[in-house]
Amino acid sequence: MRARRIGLLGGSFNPAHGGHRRISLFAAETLGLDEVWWLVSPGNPLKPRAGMAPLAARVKSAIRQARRAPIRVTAIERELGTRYTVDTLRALIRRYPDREFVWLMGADNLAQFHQWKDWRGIARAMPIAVIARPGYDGAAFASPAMAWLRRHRVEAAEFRNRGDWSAPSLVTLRFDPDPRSATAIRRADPEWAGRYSQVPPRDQLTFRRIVPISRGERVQAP
Ligand SMILES: Nc1ncnc2c1ncn2[C@@H]1O[C@H](COP(=O)(O)OP(=O)(O)OP(=O)(O)O)[C@@H](O)[C@H]1O
Ligand SMILES: O=C(O)c1ccc[n+]([C@@H]2O[C@H](COP(=O)([O-])O)[C@@H](O)[C@H]2O)c1
Repeated sequence: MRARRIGLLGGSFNPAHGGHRRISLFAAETLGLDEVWWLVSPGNPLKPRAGMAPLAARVKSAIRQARRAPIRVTAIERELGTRYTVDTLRALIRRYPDREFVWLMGADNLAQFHQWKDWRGIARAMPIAVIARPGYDGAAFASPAMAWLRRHRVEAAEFRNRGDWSAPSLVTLRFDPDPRSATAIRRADPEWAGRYSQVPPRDQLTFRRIVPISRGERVQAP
């Protein structure tokens, strides 16, 4: 039987928005994923702490955006004590040896991927799929990381049909661009995080059960 295939979308989710949901569903369909896990980051090492809402509010916004979709929301980096993606991915591979993972990110992140800790180590740990994002595709394709990654490019259809996923592999996913961003939401609604201090009980329950999700798959998606 084929291993379950999981897409990992790490992010600040400050807050989560419909763009996250759409790119996740698109990647799941195009790459034949069983699930997408959203890794809500305790703190992106390259982003300032100022303006970053508390982790609980960001997780709750993610749970809301992920509802009724094959998306699991987790704050597993808090549990693992990892801050850098390379460390998180190695820990996940150790913890879930029976899964196959692909790292998902928008083109804005590929443009600055060469600034991440041991980015080649990330690319060797698992395949990467990059989703087009309005305004960033030019910079992503001209980026230092792309200069190294392009020799490992694989068409999405070929990648999907491969029996085993090997790394490094890079899949670039084009679809009609989604202009939504957390920056735009924060600008329009600076108080968004305050509303999540009064979330309905069901969401609070789900939030408390996030650690079990990451520990042992005992919890259904919200
Ligand atoms: N509209 C989008 N199109 C493609 N990728 C996206 C889009 N929105 C977010 N992403 C990707 O989702 C991941 C998490 O994004 P993040 O939580 O930082 O949201 P964001 O909208 O980029 O936030 P901000 O505007 O605060 O930088 C990143 O890999 C990012 O590139
Ligand atoms: O490991 C790094 O050096 C690194 C540097 C920048 C960003 N990241 C990760 O990239 C993901 C996307 O972050 P963000 O803030 O753009 O949503 C998130 O999981 C971050 O932890 C990781």
